[in-house]
Amino acid sequence: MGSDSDWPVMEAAAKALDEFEIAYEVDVVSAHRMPREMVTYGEQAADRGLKVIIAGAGGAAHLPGMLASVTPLPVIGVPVPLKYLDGMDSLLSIVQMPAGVPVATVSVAGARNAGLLAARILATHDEDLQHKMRDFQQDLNDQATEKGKRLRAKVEGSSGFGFGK
Ligand SMILES: Nc1c(C(=O)O)ncn1[C@@H]1O[C@H](COP(=O)(O)O)[C@@H](O)[C@H]1O
Repeated sequence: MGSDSDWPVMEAAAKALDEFEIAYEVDVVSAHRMPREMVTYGEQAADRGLKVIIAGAGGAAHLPGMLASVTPLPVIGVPVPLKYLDGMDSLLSIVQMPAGVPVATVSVAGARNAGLLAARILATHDEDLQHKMRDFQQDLNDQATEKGKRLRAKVEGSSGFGFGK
């Protein structure tokens, strides 16, 4: 991430990776404030064995795109909302990449989805992980079904009126 101040948002990506027991590292690598280190980090990432980079930054968020320009790895960008502009600035900075340099951009503050997307990318070459992802998706499905059931019971219970009555 561009700063340790991004951690409260980015922590959700780490938690998602924890849930899938995926090893990760966390670091501050700012394109603006430490450009040489950022280039070195990006250039060495694949050789160090990293498979996916999740890059979160706020404001003029150039970090994800700059990393994508120096690594062959997939880069997932997380727009971090700051005090002004509600993250629109970081969203647009990250999402509008020139052709040839892709960054998979998630929603503003969408760090959890960034972690889940990284898990899916890794799962393409890992059957166990793909299995876990299917279980996770089934859980989501069950939870949503349960919510619908509860809501129907509540509304139909209070109005005494519903289809099939
Ligand atoms: N967008 C970038 C980059 C970059 O893109 O290289 N480096 C830092 N930042 C962002 O500046 C914001 C404020 O940082 P501070 O809280 O350290 O002042 C953070 O959201 C960070 O990601």
